[in-house]
Amino acid sequence: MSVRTQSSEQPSEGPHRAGFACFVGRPNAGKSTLTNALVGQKVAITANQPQTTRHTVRGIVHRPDAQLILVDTPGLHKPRTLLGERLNDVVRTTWAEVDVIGFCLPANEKLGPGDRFIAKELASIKKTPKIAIVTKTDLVDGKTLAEQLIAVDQLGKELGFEWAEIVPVSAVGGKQVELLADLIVPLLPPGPALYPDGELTDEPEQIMIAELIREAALEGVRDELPHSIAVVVEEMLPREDRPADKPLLDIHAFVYIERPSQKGIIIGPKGKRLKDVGIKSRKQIEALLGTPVFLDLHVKVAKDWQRDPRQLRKLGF
Ligand SMILES: Nc1nc2c(ncn2[C@@H]2O[C@H](COP(=O)(O)OP(=O)(O)OP(=O)(O)O)[C@@H](O)[C@H]2O)c(=O)[nH]1
Repeated sequence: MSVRTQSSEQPSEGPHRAGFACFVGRPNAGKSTLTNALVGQKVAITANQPQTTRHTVRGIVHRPDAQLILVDTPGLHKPRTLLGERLNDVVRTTWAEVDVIGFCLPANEKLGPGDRFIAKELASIKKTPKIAIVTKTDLVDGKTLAEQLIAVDQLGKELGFEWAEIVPVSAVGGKQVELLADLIVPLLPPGPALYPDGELTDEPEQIMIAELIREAALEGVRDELPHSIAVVVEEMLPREDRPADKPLLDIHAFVYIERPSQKGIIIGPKGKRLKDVGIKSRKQIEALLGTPVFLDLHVKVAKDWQRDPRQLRKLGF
């Protein structure tokens, strides 16, 4: 496999292209590993500057001929709660807005109900090209792989659509990863790079998290504090020294109120209310991100923030 580096200046044919792709698939399908392999570096959650996209950027593939922005969606799941339904709506919106969807299916596991559930949803997104990516090919022999490729092709046919491509890859073995990028790029619209070299952001995720906290903080006190609460996520960092199978994400957020007198309402007797707000929003954030979270909430007074343009900008309005 030829190795392309960020600085390699290869002459390119056709227009420069730039666009968005997302990888979907059930848990453990190999989405993160593939993203890391494509981007060529370990992608960590970073607190960064606001960006124009509403989606969570997982990684950016910079090439001389194209910029491929890999965005993330919360996992699609059988909705049991209103939040679950809302999250599924977020997923569908993302699917309809990206330029390419990559559906990851592990080569070493037979197609199951989880895959079918996602594929059915994919079938309803007519316009976006869908690439089937059969992952972890290093774990199976040729016969098993061939059977899986046929099964995947069949799955599309059953649901009434054709895959734009069916690509077997091994992210761990570094097989066909670059080919995958080569196949995605022509499906992106022509245009200049959308992000500076090396840029990563998780801002949209932070906005969603802030919104979940604000909703929980407003519950029951809307009459007393109708528009006085703003929430800012200051930092999101994976806790260091955690075993790989027990990650923990530290989230530090500020709940801003306008006047010191409102502090008591938010915090409640002996801090109980704020604690409940933390527990409630943490559960929702964990559902959103699919990872355990330690949520640290602080209440701060930003005097008359609604009338102060500087404060408003800081608070994301
Ligand atoms: N052998 C092999 N293992 C792989 C490959 N890609 C991923 N894996 C392994 O499969 C497991 C799941 O991979 P992830 O990339 O975390 O899968 P994911 O789809 O992002 O999982 P979720 O975050 O749960 O949705 C990990 O243990 C990976 O090391 C591959 O190409 N070959």
